[in-house]
Amino acid sequence: MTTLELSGGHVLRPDLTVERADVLVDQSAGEVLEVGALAGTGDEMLDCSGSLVMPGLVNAHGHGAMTLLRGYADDKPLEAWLEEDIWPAEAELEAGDVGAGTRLAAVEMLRSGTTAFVDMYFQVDEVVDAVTEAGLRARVGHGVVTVGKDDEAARADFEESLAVAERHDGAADGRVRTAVMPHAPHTVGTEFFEAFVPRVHEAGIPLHFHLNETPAYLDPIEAEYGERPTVYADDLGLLGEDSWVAHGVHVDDSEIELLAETGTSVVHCPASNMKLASGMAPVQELLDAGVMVGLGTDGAASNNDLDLFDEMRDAAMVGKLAAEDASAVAAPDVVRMATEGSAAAAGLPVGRVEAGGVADFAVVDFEQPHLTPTHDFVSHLVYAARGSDVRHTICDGAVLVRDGTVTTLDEDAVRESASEHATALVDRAN
Ligand SMILES: N[C@@H](CCSC[C@H]1O[C@@H](n2cnc3c(=O)[nH]cnc32)[C@H](O)[C@@H]1O)C(=O)O
Ligand SMILES: [Zn+2]
Repeated sequence: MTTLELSGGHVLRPDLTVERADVLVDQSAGEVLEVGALAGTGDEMLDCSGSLVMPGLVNAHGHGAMTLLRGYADDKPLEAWLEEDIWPAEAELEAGDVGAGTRLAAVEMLRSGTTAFVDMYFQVDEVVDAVTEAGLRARVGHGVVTVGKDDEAARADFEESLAVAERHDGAADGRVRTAVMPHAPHTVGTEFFEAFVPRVHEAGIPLHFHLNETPAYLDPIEAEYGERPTVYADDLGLLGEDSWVAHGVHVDDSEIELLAETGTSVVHCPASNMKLASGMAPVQELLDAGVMVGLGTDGAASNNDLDLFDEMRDAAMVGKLAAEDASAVAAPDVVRMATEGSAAAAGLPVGRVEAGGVADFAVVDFEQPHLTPTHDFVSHLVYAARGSDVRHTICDGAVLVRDGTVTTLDEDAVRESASEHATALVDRAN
């Protein structure tokens, strides 16, 4: 057994209190052995003085390789943005592009303290390779869209999602888990849900999809079935403890109730919702109803970064606006969303720094002008800290960022390759 000691820092405990403590990790098991006063007992030492050791952040909804389309099409609502810009560009995506874009996403997430993420995209073999190389943890899936496809192509897309989920679950020493990811209730035909969802359940695979992101998600389902999309999704077997949805912006009281009853988690993506003017999710109402709420960036083309510190601040701000109440979506609730909430939504065993827990951490440097004085660590994490304050990132007991530098991937090479792939992709699309 090789041990790693995170020494000299403060630690954010699961009850969100902060204490002066060291953390001892069994690197081979990727597990925390002890949190307390250790004084140099680790085989390897990582200096955390002046810093806070917190659970690694969990990005519970996104499309990693969309980093290639960052800044490609801005200032448009979701439907026009997808149909006029994003989908035509994605039609030209090749496997190598997805690998390059996901590596860039990995570097960006690691540098800003994210240790686990959820990815809904294409060419998932490439995504898995990038995750494996980066040392990250992820729940990945192939996104299914059947609108605009003939029956054969639609079925093939759903088959691919199932095959990918079965093929990759448990990869990278168990750091990679999978899900089947139909894009949304209105972009996948009813007959395909009916044919495939029972098979997904039989195989014991979780489900993840976009729900009620904009009013355009509601209209076609209300027109055809006379019910809200959440009810329609429940009829199709899409809700439950093993399901989590992204957005949940336009959900009425009965839908919130149904999400709570079925144990379906909601991943809030405030930056994407603001940028595309999709609306304000009723986050405080979801929390009050007992819905598990996580946090996600969505893709880098609708955010436009993958920094969960930004996302935490946005969640607090927009949550207050939505509730018209400054006490709504308070800092501790937001920190929980970005850690345990996201982890529970995505079914990953992370989100707490404790003995016996998984060794995934972000170490945040508090010796910064904008983090001075420190009346309250949790307040700073939400309202004042930035991803660039992350000093070290540790996943599964391995130090993936040390003093701001990624140890597993060559950052310059990753940036260069992503730029080349992005330029060639956009050339092909235009
Ligand atoms: N196999 C599918 C791929 C779906 S991947 C998931 C999709 O979600 C898209 N996407 C990204 N951000 C959002 C969002 O905010 N709402 C809805 N879709 C999004 C993304 O561009 C990608 O096309 C196909 O044949 O089209
Ligand atoms: Zn999305």
